[in-house]
Amino acid sequence: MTVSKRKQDFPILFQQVNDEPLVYLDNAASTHVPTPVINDLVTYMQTSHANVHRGVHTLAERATSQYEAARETVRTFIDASSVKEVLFTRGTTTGLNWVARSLGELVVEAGDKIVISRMEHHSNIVPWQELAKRKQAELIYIDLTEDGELDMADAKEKIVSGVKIVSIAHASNVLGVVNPVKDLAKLAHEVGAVMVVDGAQSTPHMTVSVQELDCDFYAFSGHKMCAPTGIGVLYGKQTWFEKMSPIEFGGEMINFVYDDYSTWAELPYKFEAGTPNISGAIALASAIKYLEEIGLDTITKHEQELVEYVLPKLLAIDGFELYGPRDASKHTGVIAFNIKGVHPHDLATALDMQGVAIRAGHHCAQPLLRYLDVHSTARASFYFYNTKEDADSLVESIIAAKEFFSDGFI
Ligand SMILES: Cc1ncc(COP(=O)(O)O)c(CNc2co[nH]c2=O)c1O
Repeated sequence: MTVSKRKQDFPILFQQVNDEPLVYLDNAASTHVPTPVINDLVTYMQTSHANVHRGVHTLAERATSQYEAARETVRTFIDASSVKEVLFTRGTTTGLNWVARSLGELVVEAGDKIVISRMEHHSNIVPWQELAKRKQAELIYIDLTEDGELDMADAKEKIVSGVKIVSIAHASNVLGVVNPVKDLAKLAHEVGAVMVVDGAQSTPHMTVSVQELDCDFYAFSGHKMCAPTGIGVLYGKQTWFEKMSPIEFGGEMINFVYDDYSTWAELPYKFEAGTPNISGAIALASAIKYLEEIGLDTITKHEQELVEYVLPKLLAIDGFELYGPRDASKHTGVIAFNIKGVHPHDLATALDMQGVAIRAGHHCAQPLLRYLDVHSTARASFYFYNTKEDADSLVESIIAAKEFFSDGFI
């Protein structure tokens, strides 16, 4: 089945919005869940649901084996060496917070440095701000080039002795750009620092091998890759997870509880306190299988072709301002832009009136927008189920909105 034929698996996309066919271009915020994944979730809930790990009855055994099979599916998807390195979380934000709290306590001392970049999402900024405050450490930002790419020369100058953690997005949810995290991991390890990767915008769009990247931690979210909200993954090298203390405490994560102290369960359960999101994990595994059936490289190619197709048409619009690279080969299908004289919220509202769903605002990247000297932007973000017709609708609706606002609209 061709990539865009996959759209048939998403009934939600075949609806009218404001009497116009929906054109959904907000995939960097959340993607949609295909029918096969919904069916797998329903089947689990209707045939196998029970609490995991401790029950001895048949349903508990069945739920446990499906939950742990989901973990194995995640392991192979990101090419981790062991399921002990795969934690289920609520999403990227939770994973990055766990690393900042637990690894931060372990490796960061007063006067140390933590390095992030100017293009990070708030979830890969604020946990590090809080760690730096707690530990009297310094938070340092790698600058960007004129094209909105990470400035690797600046990275080499800033990732030096005294840096303990480097945490960078594999791809930006605003600029779309893919960062050379393998090279950054090498720089980090050369100075004895730990490499953390925010994989929220990359994992849905490209093949990821955490072993090839040689990163120490990698976090991502299911809702950005055809799974429901509330489920995500934190990958960590086993050597680090063995050293790190749990962040949440209670059931599931203990071995023995005495009056005054407790002992912890083995990995990965040491970090999974309480009843996990069992159905979410099973749905995430189903989404991974769905994406693997299409092929992540096919998805990357399809999105880059869409960007190559639509960017020249957008850049030809008078007053169109692009933030991020023009080179589609460095893209994960995210286009942040403004139309001179039209507030992005007005633009997004006008596009919604034409059935086109885009995002407007700061995209949880206020430091990036300040760095770009812009208050807010519009953002169109593609996924494999978008088509060239969707891209044409984007262009046509922007032109119509521009005319509407420039014809003396009060
Ligand atoms: C690069 C990046 N990092 C972290 C997150 C946080 O993921 P969460 O924990 O699942 O929320 C997001 C979500 N990005 C967006 C969520 O809504 N609009 C967005 O651009 C993201 O794109």
